[in-house]
Amino acid sequence: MDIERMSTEEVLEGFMAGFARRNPGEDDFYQAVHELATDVLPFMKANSRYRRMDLLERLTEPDRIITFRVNWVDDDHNVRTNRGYRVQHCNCIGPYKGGIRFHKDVTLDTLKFLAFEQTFKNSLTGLPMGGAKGGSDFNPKGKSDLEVMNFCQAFMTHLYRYIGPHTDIPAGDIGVGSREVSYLFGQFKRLTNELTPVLTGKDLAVGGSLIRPEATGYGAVYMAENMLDVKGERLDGKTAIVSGSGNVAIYAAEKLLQKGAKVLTLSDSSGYILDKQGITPEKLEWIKALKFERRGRIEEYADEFSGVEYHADKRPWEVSAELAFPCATQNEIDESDARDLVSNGCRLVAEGANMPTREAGVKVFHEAGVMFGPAKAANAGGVAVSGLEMSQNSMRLSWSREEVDSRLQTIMKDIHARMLQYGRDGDTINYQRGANIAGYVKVADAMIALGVI
Ligand SMILES: NC(=O)C1=CN([C@@H]2O[C@H](COP(=O)(O)OP(=O)(O)OC[C@H]3O[C@@H](n4cnc5c(N)ncnc54)[C@H](O)[C@@H]3O)[C@@H](O)[C@H]2O)C=CC1
Ligand SMILES: O=C(O)CCC(=O)C(=O)O
Repeated sequence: MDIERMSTEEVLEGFMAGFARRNPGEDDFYQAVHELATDVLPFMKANSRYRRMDLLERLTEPDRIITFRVNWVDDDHNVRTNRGYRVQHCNCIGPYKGGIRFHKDVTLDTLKFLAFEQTFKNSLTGLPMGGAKGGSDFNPKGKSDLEVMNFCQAFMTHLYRYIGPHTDIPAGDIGVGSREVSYLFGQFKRLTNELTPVLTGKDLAVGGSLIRPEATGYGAVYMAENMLDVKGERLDGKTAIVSGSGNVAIYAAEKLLQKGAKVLTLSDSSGYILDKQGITPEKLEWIKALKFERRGRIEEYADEFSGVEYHADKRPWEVSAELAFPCATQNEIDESDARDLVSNGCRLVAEGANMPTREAGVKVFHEAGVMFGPAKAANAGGVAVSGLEMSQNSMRLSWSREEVDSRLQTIMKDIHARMLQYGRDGDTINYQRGANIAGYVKVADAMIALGVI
C-alpha cells in the first residue's frame, strides 16, 4: 500500500478490495473495518509513524479463531448440536477481553466484527484490555433454566482450554447475562478446580461487581451527557427513544429517568412499545421482572399499562424525540431510519448496541449536524466496569456502588476527551473519527513497541 503517493480514496479502495478477497461474504466485518479505515487512513497518511509495520493489515486479521462443536441434551432428552466460537483479536495492550453472545443468527462474521470493534473500544477505556468476542448460534429463547445450564456447561467444556485470568477473560453480551456467565464460571471451576476470576459480569455471590449490569446503559447516558455539555445543554426535560429491552436498553432507560429525561419507547425483535406519557421508574421495575425473570416479550407492556401503543414488526425510529439510544443489535438504523430520526427532530444519537447504525445512516447524522456518539465509545462503560471487576477480583476487594459508579463516570468523561482530541475540527466535532483514531493510536503504539510478533 503506497499510502504516501496514492490518494486516500485509492488506498482505501485497494485495501478494502484485498480485505474482501480474504473475508468473502463477511459483510458485518467488512462494514466495521471500512468505517475504521475511512478515518484512520488519512491519519496514517499524515503521520509517518503509523504507516509502518503493516499495522492496519495486521489489525484486520484476528490473532486466533477457535471454533468447536457443542453437544448438549435438552429437556426431552434429545441430543442437540451447536457451534461455538472464540475470536481472539488482539492482545497488545492487555489480555483478550470481550463478551459471549448466544443468538440464533451468530456466525463467524458477527464475532469477527465484534472482536475487531472490541479491540478499539477497550483501548479507548484507558484500561489494559485487548479485544475478543465469542459465542454460539444457540438460541436461548424459550429454553428452560436447566437447558441453559446444560448448554453453558457444554460450551465451557471446550472453551476453558483457551481462556485464563491473564490470557482471555470473557463476559456477557446478547443472550448472556449474569445467569449464563455464572453457569460458565461454575463449569470452569469444576474443570480446573480453581475459583479463578476468568469471567466478568458474574453474579455478585461469586465475585461479580456492583454496577456491572447497569454499566453499559448508564455509560451510554453519561456519554450523551458529556456530549450535550459541550453545547451547554442537559438531559433534563428532553425526550428519548430507546430500542431493545435487554440489559443495555433497560439501564439506559433507568439512567435517563434519573437524569430527568422522558423515555417513550423500548423494543424487541418483534416490535416496539410507545408510551406517550413516558415510562416511569415503577413501570421500568415491571419491565425488569418481565425481561430478567419471566423472560417475556415487550408487547406485554402494552397489555399491562393503559394508553400504550404496540407497533408489531417495526422499529422505534419513526417516533419524534430529541435523543435516540439504539440498544438492541447491529444495523438496526439504516439510511432511511436515520432520515426519519433527523426529520423528527432527533439531535443526539448515543449507540448502546454494537454498530447499530449502517454507514449510510451515520453519514445522514453527520450531514444534519446530529451529535453522534459511536458504539465503541458510547457503550464502552460495560467493558470498563468489567475491567474494574477484574481489578477488584485481583485485590480480593469489593467496591461500593458509589465507588464503581464514580470510576465509570470518570472513564466515560476521559473517553469523551480522547474523542475530542482527534475528532474536533473547528466548531464541528466528528466523534466517530475521534473514537477511531484515538482507539487506533494506543493499539498501534503498543504494536510498534512490541515489534513484529
Ligand atoms: N451487555 C453488555 O454489557 C454490552 C452489550 N453491548 C451491546 O448492546 C446490545 C444489546 O446487548 P444486551 O442488552 O446485553 O443483550 P440482551 O440479550 O440483554 O438484549 C438484547 C435486546 O436486543 C433485542 N434484539 C436482539 N436481536 C434483535 C433484532 N434482530 N432486532 C431487534 N431487536 C433485537 C432483544 O429482543 C433484546 O431486547 C448488543 O449490540 C450488544 O453487543 C455493548 C456493550 C456491552
Ligand atoms: O464486559 C466485557 O468484557 C465485554 C462487553 C462487551 O461484550 C462489549 O463491550 O461489547
